[in-house]
Amino acid sequence: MLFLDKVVWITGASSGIGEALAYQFANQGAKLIISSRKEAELQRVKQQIKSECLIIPLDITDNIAVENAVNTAIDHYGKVDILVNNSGISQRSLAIDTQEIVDRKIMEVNYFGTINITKKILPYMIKQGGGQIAVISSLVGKFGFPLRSAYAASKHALHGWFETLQIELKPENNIFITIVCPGRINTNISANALTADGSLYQQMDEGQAKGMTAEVCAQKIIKSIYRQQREVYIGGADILMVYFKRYLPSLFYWIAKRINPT
Ligand SMILES: NC(=O)c1ccc[n+]([C@@H]2O[C@H](COP(=O)([O-])OP(=O)(O)OC[C@H]3O[C@@H](n4cnc5c(N)ncnc54)[C@H](O)[C@@H]3O)[C@@H](O)[C@H]2O)c1
Repeated sequence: MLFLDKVVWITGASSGIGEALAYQFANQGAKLIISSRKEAELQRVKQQIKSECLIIPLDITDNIAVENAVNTAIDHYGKVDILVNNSGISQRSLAIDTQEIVDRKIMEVNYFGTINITKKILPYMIKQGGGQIAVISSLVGKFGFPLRSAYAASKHALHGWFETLQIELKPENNIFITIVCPGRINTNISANALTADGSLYQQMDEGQAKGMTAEVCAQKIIKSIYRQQREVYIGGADILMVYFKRYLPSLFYWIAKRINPT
């Protein structure tokens, strides 16, 4: 019971990693808030959770909806101990082909939506004397990757923002941030990804299908939050690319140009 009676709010909890996180936090004694745009899917998730679980349907890009959601969460539980910023959309299109509206949409969901909800919950965490914030970035938040230009940019942006926030927060705020960078995880992220014109890609990538299960990924995320790790990489050999980029950039570019991005 690592999170007994902790109030944990997971965005993007209607599928994939967010759904797996909801079950595992509940098993560890947490009281949940689960959000995403898909209320029926959130109901399905809630039915499988035995502990207290509040559904707050939310489009993370809707500023007023985010404000109302934070008020609803605080009215219901009086606090939020842990916010897990998991909502996100991916991309499958070349940078040169991608319409500007698609670049902006991906930034809206992955970056602006995430920082917006975080900024709205922070004053409550400061007032209550502490809290934790996890943000699900990606290994592609550490290096560029083909067909993911806007996605990689949005995840890189999260690192800049959350690292700065962690530095700005005072020790007495007692707020700890964990940035999680998964590699390929077997979820519907590729099917839900946007193509150059904004339509859905609607395909399960081969690489995605061979990825780690959402359940194992969620276990590792939960451990990293419990241990208050600042930045964590989750995956297989793909993690090596982080270190190649840092220490052997020529090798990184050589591999990245030859890698199958789907
Ligand atoms: N699957 C992977 O290989 C992988 C790798 C690295 C990082 N990630 C990240 O993990 C997170 C979860 O992705 P997943 O793999 O579970 O995919 P997924 O498509 O199953 O889940 C994405 C979730 O975000 C929600 N969402 C999308 N747009 C939203 C919006 N505007 N408002 C609110 N919710 C919204 C969806 O409803 C869904 O619940 C994402 O941030 C993704 O970038 C995934």
